[in-house]
Amino acid sequence: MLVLDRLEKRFEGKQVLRGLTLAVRPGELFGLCGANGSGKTTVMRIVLGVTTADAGEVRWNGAPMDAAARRRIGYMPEDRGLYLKQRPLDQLVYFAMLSGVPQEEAERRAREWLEGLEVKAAANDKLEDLSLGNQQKVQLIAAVIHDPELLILDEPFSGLDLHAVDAMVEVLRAFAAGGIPVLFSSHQLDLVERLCDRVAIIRDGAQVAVGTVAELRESLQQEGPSGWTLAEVYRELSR
Ligand SMILES: Nc1ncnc2c1ncn2[C@@H]1O[C@H](COP(=O)(O)OP(=O)(O)OP(=O)(O)O)[C@@H](O)[C@H]1O
Repeated sequence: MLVLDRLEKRFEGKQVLRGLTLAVRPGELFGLCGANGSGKTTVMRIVLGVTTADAGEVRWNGAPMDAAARRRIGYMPEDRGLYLKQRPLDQLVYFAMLSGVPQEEAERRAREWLEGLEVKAAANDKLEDLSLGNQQKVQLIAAVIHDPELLILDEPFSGLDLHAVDAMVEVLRAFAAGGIPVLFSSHQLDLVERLCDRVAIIRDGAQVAVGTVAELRESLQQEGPSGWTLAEVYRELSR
């Protein structure tokens, strides 16, 4: 289980996280929702160890998150991070090997993933020659090729068509079904509602609400919200 315990973060005098606390359980698809600048990426970067919290703690399976545990995380950053000028296969093999997968196995996995996700690319295509959807699939493969124990994805669905969204959803569901906690952020609340077991809504770096979509609806304690979509609940809760 991933636990974020009372995280605080300040950038240049500006308080970005204010005691943010949440837990992502094994096998759970957990959606992080919040307006631009509410702190979602900062939370992920703290879990990854890219930036440090001023206070609070990240725990993984009961112990403080350390470098060894971080190597077992699969991360898809918002700015993606693969090289546009290189061939997808080469990059995937490279990333897998960085995480300790032997070369032959890395090549086998990379080919299998590319085929499985139907990434259409000619042998010498660079990443930039692929459609946006196919590029994003390659980014996803880079995050999962080392068989992570925890998956963290920053806006994995942005810019994707329905077909690519479905492919992405299928992969995330398969990891969750295997007991992996999956934490992702998204502004696409219809997708979050369709996909997530639980959702956290954050505003100004603090948690406003957490639970299943049904629980969030109930928390409004108003007449008639039973048919509300997550988008409607979100609007109400983040006022
Ligand atoms: N390295 C940094 N230096 C200074 N300020 C930063 C830094 N990283 C983030 N911030 C600020 O922290 C706040 C939260 O940013 P963050 O990227 O975590 O939000 P977000 O919820 O992921 O937003 P978005 O939905 O736009 O991706 C913003 O005001 C941002 O400008």
